[in-house]
Amino acid sequence: MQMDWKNWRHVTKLDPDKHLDQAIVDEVATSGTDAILLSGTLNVTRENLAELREQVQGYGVPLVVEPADPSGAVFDGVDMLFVPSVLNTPDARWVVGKHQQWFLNDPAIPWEKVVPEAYIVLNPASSVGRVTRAVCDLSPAEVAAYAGCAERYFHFPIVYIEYSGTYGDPAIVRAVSETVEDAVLYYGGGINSAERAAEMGQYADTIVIGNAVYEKGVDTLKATVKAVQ
Ligand SMILES: CC(C)=CCC/C(C)=C/CC/C(C)=C/CC/C(C)=C/COP(=O)(O)OP(=O)(O)O
Ligand SMILES: O=P(O)(O)OC[C@@H](O)CO
Ligand SMILES: [Mg+2]
Repeated sequence: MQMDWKNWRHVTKLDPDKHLDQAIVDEVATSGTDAILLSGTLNVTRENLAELREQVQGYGVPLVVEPADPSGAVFDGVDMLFVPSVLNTPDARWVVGKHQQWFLNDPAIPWEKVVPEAYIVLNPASSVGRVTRAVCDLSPAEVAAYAGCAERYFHFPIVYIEYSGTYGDPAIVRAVSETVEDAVLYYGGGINSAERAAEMGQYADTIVIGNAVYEKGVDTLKATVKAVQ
């Protein structure tokens, strides 16, 4: 079942490897965010993913799992799966290798629930940057070329500019927004204020807030929702 995910402006990314009290989860789920992404690079297990899913269920907010590995491709209790392919990595495992293994080993993937994401990872210090050894020192034009290729050649429905853990260069996100037409442009990384949400929300169709929920709290999250809704 694919809901109207293409119209989401604000998505909150919760890490199964980090705990939130139910009272906080309740405020996140009722913050006005358009969807909750259950996602992390390190230490995501079936148990902590199930625990987080239990916490966020029942609010009527769309739930999406974003796996870092085929073992994390768990559909039960969620609406959709957003699956990354990292384009700016020298290691083909993160582009298509893991995906081929997933297809090989899982005979019943509900493809109608799967949305592929063309990830361009631009923070070498993030877990995803380290794990994928992404090539991050790229000019706006070089990043935009990955994005244009993702849309025009590979036909990815989402292009995701990923600065996870640090605030990115608006000039790069603007260059990508001027290149991408039909794919939905996601931006995530270091958004911890209404100002930053508004700035990247000028260029990205959808902004993703993760660390700020844990580091600055739900009032900040709500300010980022108001800035783009
Ligand atoms: C084929 C299937 C089903 C899965 C593989 C999917 C791939 C190739 C994932 C590679 C990119 C990746 C590891 C994504 C995980 C989600 C993500 C980008 C998490 C970002 O959070 P962190 O990088 O952990 O942030 P911190 O550095 O703050 O922990
Ligand atoms: O945690 P932050 O820096 O908000 O980044 C959000 C998301 O892009 C991480 O995958
Ligand atoms: Mg992490």
